[in-house]
Amino acid sequence: MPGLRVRSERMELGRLLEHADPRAPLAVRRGADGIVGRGEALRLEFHGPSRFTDAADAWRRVAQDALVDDAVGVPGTGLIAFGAFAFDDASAATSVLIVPQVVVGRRGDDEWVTWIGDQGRLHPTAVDDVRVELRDGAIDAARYRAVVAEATERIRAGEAEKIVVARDRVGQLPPDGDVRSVAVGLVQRYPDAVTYAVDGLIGASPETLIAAHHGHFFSRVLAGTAARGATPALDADIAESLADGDKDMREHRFAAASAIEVLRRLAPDARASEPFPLQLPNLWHLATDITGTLGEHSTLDVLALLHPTAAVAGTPRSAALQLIRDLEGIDRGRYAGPVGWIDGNGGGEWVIALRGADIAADGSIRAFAGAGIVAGSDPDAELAETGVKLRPITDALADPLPAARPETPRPAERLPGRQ
Ligand SMILES: C=C(O[C@H]1C=CC=C(C(=O)O)[C@@H]1O)C(=O)O
Repeated sequence: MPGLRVRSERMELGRLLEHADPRAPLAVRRGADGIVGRGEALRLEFHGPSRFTDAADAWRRVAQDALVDDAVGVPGTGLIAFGAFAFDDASAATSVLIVPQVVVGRRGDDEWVTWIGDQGRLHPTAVDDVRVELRDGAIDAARYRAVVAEATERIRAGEAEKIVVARDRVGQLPPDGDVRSVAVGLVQRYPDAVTYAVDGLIGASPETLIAAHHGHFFSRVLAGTAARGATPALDADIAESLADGDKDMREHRFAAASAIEVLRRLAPDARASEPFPLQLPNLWHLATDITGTLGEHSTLDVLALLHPTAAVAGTPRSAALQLIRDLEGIDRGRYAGPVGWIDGNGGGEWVIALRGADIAADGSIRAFAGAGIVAGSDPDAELAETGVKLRPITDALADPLPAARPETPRPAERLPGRQ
C-alpha cells in the first residue's frame, strides 16, 4: 500500500466540533483546545491480548511510509490517528486506530487543518440537539449492591486487595441523532476534563493515562472519590477528609503504585507527586501526577504495559481482572480502556475511557461507571458514587446544549457518610 500523504497548514477555524461528522465524530478536546477529525483515510482494527503491541507495530509501519508536510509543527499536527481500545483481553469489542481524511485542531493560538490523501473537504455544519434518557442496563442498583458486597467478601477471603467493579445504563440514539451535541455538552460542562469521541465511544475523562510530547510524559492517576459539598466550607472539609481518609487513600495508593511501577520500568527518572485532592465540577478525586522522560517509546508501547492500572482493574491485576469478569458478568467493551490519539513519532494523549458511553452502529448506547472496592467498602456508598460518576454522560445525553453551565451537585447525589 502506498504511504499516506499528509499536509498540515495554518487555517482560521470556527467551532471545532462543527467540522466533525454528526453521526461519527472523532474528537479529543480539553477546553478550547483539541483535534477533531472527519472521514477515514485508514482504519486499523485489533483484538485480543496483543491488541496494543499489534497496534504499535502497525502504526510504526504507517508512520514510516507516510509522506508528511507539516508547516505548523505543534502537538497534534502532521500524521495522527484517533484510537480506542477494549478494556479486557477477552473482550469482543474491536480496538481501532483511525486516520481521518481531514483533521482540524487548535492549541493555544495555533489553529490548523491537516489533509490526509485528497478526499478530505471542510464541511462545517451547525450542531443539532439530541435527547436521550438512560435506563437500567444489565447491572441495576440492586445487582450492583450485591456485586460490591461480593467483591468485599472476595477481598476478605484474600482473593484480591482491590477490585474495581462497574455498572451500566443503556439507551437508544434516535436515527440521525447528532452525536456532536453530546460532545459539545461535555466540553461546556467539564472544560478541564478530556472530552473524547472515537468510533462511537464518547465521554469526558479526568484521568490521563499517558500524554507524551518530545520525549516527556505526564500521567495522572485517580482513585478515591467524594461528591462536592453544597457550601464552600463543606466542600473544603470534604477535600480534607478525602486526603486524610484511610479507605480512599488505600484505594488510591493501589492505583498510583500500579502506574508508578510500570512507568519507572520505562522511564527510570519518573517522578510522582504526593496524592492530592483534585476538584471536578461534580466530585473530588485523590490524584497522583507522574512525570518523566519517555525517550523513544511509543505511547502505544506504554499502553501495552500500563493498561489496566488499579484505578480501573484492581490489585493484584490478574486476580482482579478475573474477579471483574466473574462478578460483573458482562463485557465492558471499551469502557475503562485507553482512548485518545497518537502522532507519527509515537507521541500523543491517551485518557481512560471513563464518564462516558459507547454508541454502537445501530444507535444502542451503553454507559458504565465503576468504583474501587477495598476492605471496608459499603455497597450503598459505592452505588451512590457510581451515580455521580454517571452524571456527566447522563446529563450530556439528556440535555446536551445547556444555556449555561450548571453547578452545585444535586442533593440526591451526595454520597452517604460524607456531608
Ligand atoms: C472506575 C471509575 O473511576 C475510577 C477513577 C477515579 C476514581 C475511582 C474511584 O474512586 O473508585 C475509580 O478508580 C469510573 O469512573 O468508572
